[in-house]
Amino acid sequence: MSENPDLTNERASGTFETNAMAAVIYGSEKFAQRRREITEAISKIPEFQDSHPLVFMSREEKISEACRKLAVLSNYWNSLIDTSDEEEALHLYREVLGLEGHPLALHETMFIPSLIAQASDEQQEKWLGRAQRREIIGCYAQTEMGHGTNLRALETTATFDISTREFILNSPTITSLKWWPGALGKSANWSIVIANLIIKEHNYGPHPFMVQLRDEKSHEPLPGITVGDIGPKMAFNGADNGFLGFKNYRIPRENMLMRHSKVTSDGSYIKPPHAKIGYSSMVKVRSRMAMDQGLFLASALVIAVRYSAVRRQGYLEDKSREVKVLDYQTQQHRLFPSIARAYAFIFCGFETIRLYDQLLIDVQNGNTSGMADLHALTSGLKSVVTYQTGEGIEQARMACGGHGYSMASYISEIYGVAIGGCTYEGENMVMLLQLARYLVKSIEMIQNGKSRELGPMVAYLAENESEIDLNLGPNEYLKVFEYAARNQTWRATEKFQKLRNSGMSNEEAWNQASVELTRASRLHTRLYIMSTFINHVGSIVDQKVKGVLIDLLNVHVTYEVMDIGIYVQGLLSSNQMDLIRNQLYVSLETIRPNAVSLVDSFQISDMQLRSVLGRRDGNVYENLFKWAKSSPLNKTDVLPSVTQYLKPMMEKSKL
Ligand SMILES: CCCCCCC/C=C/C(=O)SCCNC(=O)CCNC(=O)[C@H](O)C(C)(C)COP(=O)(O)OP(=O)(O)OC[C@H]1O[C@@H](n2cnc3c(N)ncnc32)[C@H](O)[C@@H]1OP(=O)(O)O
Ligand SMILES: Cc1cc2nc3c(=O)[nH]c(=O)nc-3n(C[C@H](O)[C@H](O)[C@H](O)COP(=O)(O)OP(=O)(O)OC[C@H]3O[C@@H](n4cnc5c(N)ncnc54)[C@H](O)[C@@H]3O)c2cc1C
Repeated sequence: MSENPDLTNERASGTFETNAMAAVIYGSEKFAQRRREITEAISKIPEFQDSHPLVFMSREEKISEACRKLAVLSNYWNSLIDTSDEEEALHLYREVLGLEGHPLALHETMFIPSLIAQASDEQQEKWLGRAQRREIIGCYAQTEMGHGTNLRALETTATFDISTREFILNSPTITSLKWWPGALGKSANWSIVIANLIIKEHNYGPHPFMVQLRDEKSHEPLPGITVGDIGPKMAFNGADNGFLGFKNYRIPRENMLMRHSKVTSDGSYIKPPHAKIGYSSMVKVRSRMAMDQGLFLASALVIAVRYSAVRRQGYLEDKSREVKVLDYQTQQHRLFPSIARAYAFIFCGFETIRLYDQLLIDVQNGNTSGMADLHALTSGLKSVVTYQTGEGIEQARMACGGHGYSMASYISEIYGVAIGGCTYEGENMVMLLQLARYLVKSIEMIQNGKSRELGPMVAYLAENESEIDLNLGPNEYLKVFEYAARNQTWRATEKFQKLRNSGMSNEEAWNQASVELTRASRLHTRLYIMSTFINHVGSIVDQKVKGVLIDLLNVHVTYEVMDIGIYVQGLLSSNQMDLIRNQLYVSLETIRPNAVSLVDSFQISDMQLRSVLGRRDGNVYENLFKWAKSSPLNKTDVLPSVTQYLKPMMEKSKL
């Protein structure tokens, strides 16, 4: 079937090459090209197609379907991708497995990275190759039923038995059961388990251990291990998140991951070079989250923007034909700032992935000085990005009207998976407060005359307010944001200090200032996102692409400043606010002809999108009907439940 002419016209009105834009989005022409090649190669392998739409499947069917595809995938790894390239591998996973989870999700994102960051060279020799060849399937078991946030209260113990040189793992209470780890329930046969290290009755706190859970031949749980699936979730039901308990389960001393902390055979403990080095697997995932969430948001926007260009409803001036809903200003205001955010998140994502890779090298060389900075940055970023992604996806759903609520849009599944990110890898409020600790410390440095020692990301906290030029451009908007973040960070810190100085305990003063502190963290993070966006656009060479991204940047900066209006009342007059508001409306109009091309540039295939509304060819209505007809409920005209219950009920009513 040919392309819907409404989409053809939209694509013709684009002022740039989508391949050139994809090269900017994905960091290089080479990677953008590789993505296309991988997608093309996959489309020619019929076994990678869903056997029927995932949305009509039960959980068991979804998990089985994911396993079937993983088995097929194992025949193609080396021919489809450069297996040493993490981004290629993740693209392959997204294309083939989609976003509902699968048994290798944690293997790639946490199990292997934990081995790389935490295992000694000898341990890597023993396990890393096996993991990378997928001879074993691993997961990351940290969270317990009773504690996820407060790691110091985890209850699982690993007690060193000097006589046998083994650790004995135990789950002493119900609340100490590991609860939530992805792929633990039914798939993984090994796990990195975080347990309190106990030597001679001294608790050294949480440490990582390599633990075999299931027999490698029979896949049965090993004696001393209780393991299973935690049941259905809001989304992500292709994954078997699990529970795990230990009863006097023994592992060799060599199974404690010992790149940094060590226990010698006589039971001596050797401290790591940094107290939080064991938390690196979480920092790794957090450093990927701006990218991953940017892609979730992008997926929802591809669907909503394409659909809005083929959906016609109501009239503007021309009464002879209904208008595309994308032409309504409200629809543009709903969608375009999110397009800008998706671009901004992906740009930030590449930056934080690079920072993590650098930190990993530094730490392996004994330099842990960058850990606090990256922890603070990624804590704030994961929180802001997941929240705004959730908001943006929900707006995209509403922008699709009634059909957005149907699973045919697939937006609800994207939403359900994406907002899991507000919780996993540290609940958002908690992580905002981690960043706040760093911001408060920065203010204290300024108060103590140490402004010069501030890192580049917080140097603005020591600057004085400047007047804002009425001729507002991106760099002036950045100053507006700096003003807001600086002001809020000072106010929140001063509130905390005042409470503490009044005699309150440190903890209570912190608690009573915490809402203000989280506000400071959000503003600081949004400032970082904006500044990364501005710098990125500044570095683009292709002038057509750059021109459009400047337009998109204008949408971003004006929308963001309007959104934080309450924090800049002391800086901007109401005239200036009106000016910015009007600039935003002009920017929406400017970006309108490029809207479809901007979302096309994410180059997310129909196979990955799984959305009837978001089809690249725009042939929505005929496929919506086809999709509904394929619903299992439509296999028969009269359901057994009608025969069994409704008919007798109606018959009875007739008497
Ligand atoms: C596409 C779908 C894929 C789905 C995949 C989903 C996978 C999900 C996996 C998971 O969720 S795994 C489990 C993740 N769990 C968490 O993230 C737990 C969150 N909690 C924590 O990270 C910590 O407990 C805490 C909140 C950071 C607090 O830790 P702790 O009590 O030990 O420390 P504090 O006293 O609060 O702080 C002390 C000090 O340490 C600094 N710090 C904390 N973490 C780090 C770190 N990672 N790196 C460097 N420094 C760190 C912290 O800033 C404090 O510094 P000072 O202020 O004292 O200088
Ligand atoms: C989809 C998904 C996948 C997951 N995968 C894994 C996995 O593979 N491995 C794994 O180990 N775990 C996993 N988890 C668990 C996840 O990491 C935890 O649920 C998460 O860290 C939050 O911890 P919690 O559940 O204890 O929340 P809680 O800490 O109980 O949060 C409840 C509320 O208390 C508030 N709160 C808690 N502490 C504070 C504080 N100090 N200050 C202010 N407010 C506070 C929170 O803000 C929140 O509002 C997964 C979770 C999900 C949803």
